[in-house]
Amino acid sequence: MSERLRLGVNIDHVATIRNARGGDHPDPVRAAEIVAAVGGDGITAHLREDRRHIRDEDLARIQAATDLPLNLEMAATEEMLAIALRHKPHAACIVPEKREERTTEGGLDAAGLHNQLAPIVSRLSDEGIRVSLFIEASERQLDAARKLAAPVVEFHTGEYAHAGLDGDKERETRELQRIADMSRLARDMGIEPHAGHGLTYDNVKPIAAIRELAELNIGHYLVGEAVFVGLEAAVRRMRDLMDEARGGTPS
Ligand SMILES: CC(=O)[C@@H](O)[C@H](O)COP(=O)(O)O
Ligand SMILES: NCC(=O)COP(=O)(O)O
Repeated sequence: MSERLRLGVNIDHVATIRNARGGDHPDPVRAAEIVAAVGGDGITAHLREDRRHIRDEDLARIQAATDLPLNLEMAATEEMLAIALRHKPHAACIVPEKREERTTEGGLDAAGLHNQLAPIVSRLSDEGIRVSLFIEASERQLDAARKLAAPVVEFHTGEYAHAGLDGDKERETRELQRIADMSRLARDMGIEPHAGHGLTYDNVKPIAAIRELAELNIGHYLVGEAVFVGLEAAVRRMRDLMDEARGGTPS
């Protein structure tokens, strides 16, 4: 696997800060422009059903402001499907959503929700939108993604990240191994594996070293770091760490 590991930057939490005061500042569109200028490979934006960060009108503004591919994270609902079909992002990543959760706490149950997901995946695919499923790294979920003919899966790295924060080395190693094994299996199935959630400067390298992974989507930590060093520097540092993990491939 020799392809360059792409970095998609999730700009949701720029909008979280904006929305805290109800105005226009800081604008996630400006963040998208900075990501483009600094060599990011894509913009990820999650239009949550409760609109806690990204708003409907942000999507068109982001698409107009940069040529970077937009990865729209969305719940599997008719409302979100209609929005995706209207905006036609490069990719749509279907995520599980619970109204009261603090963040996306786990992967999508693609196996259990097959009948609900199948028409959504096919309508998005018919419009040329690359469908991704945000799943746990398990054989059952990968098999479900294959049955749904999803070309991409994104493995939820939250458990791996939490294990590291808890100082539980054994669990962290086990989670990492699971993501590595399932990335290989995904490639064997002809599915492109991505990963993301809870990734930081401290935990990104072992994930980035998994050569089957094609893309990482990282948001909350980068926006947090941007408060201290600026978004440009934060994205550059994450890019450098990813390149180092791949043996110093130039960015
Ligand atoms: C699906 C995912 O992991 C991200 O979109 C994340 O959900 C964004 O942040 P919040 O979970 O805080 O909305
Ligand atoms: N799909 C995961 C994602 O987009 C970013 O998650 P986080 O880095 O904000 O935790």
